Amino acid sequence: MKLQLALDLVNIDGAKEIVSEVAGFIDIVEIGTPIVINEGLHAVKAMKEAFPALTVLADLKIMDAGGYEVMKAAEAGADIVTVLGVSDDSTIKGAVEEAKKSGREILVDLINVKDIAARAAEVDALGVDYVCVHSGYDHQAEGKNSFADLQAIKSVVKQAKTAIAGGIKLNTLPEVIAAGPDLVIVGGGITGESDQKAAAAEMKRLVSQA
Ligand SMILES: O=C(CO)[C@H](O)[C@H](O)COP(=O)(O)O
Repeated sequence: MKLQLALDLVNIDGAKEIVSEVAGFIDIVEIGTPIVINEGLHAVKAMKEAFPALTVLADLKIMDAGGYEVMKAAEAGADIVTVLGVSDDSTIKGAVEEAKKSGREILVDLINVKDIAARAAEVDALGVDYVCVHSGYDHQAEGKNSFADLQAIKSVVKQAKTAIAGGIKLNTLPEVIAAGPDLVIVGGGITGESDQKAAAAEMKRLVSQA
């Protein structure tokens, strides 16, 4: 089981500062959607240049023009790019095709998908690398999480790795781990802690045992 740090509410320098503290405890660093909106794909490039050994995920949440947008993210140095599960199959196919050309990976984010199990099975069959259940900030504000969704997709996803994101904290991590995802994505559960290094280290310890 791997740990991904999601960086959302910082600029490029802030992102690099956090990663320099916790790089030893994470497998993947995510340049979150808000950073890409504020700073563009330069943020992905800057992170990859600063930490070439780390796997960098660009959370573009692609909804259209999958091939083109994955190509631009790959040019910036992204190893993994996100595409929305609510997008058309042709968008996901285009993204997968483009990613394969340069050895990159596609994570499909099922945020706001209504029939989670059905869509998970469909995108799995399209050859994506990760299928991710996700309660975004707006759902988290309503007290929702994706723990049940993770269990729902685990039985239908056959070839891709499974992932979960959205409001995961140290106290909820054991419940997440018990559901057996391949990848746990944590943002505020690390960045919002006063001792980010200690939080990342403890999370890494727990996911590594699974
Ligand atoms: O993609 C996101 C929001 O759309 C976040 O990166 C994801 O939810 C992880 O962050 P957190 O653990 O703070 O919820």
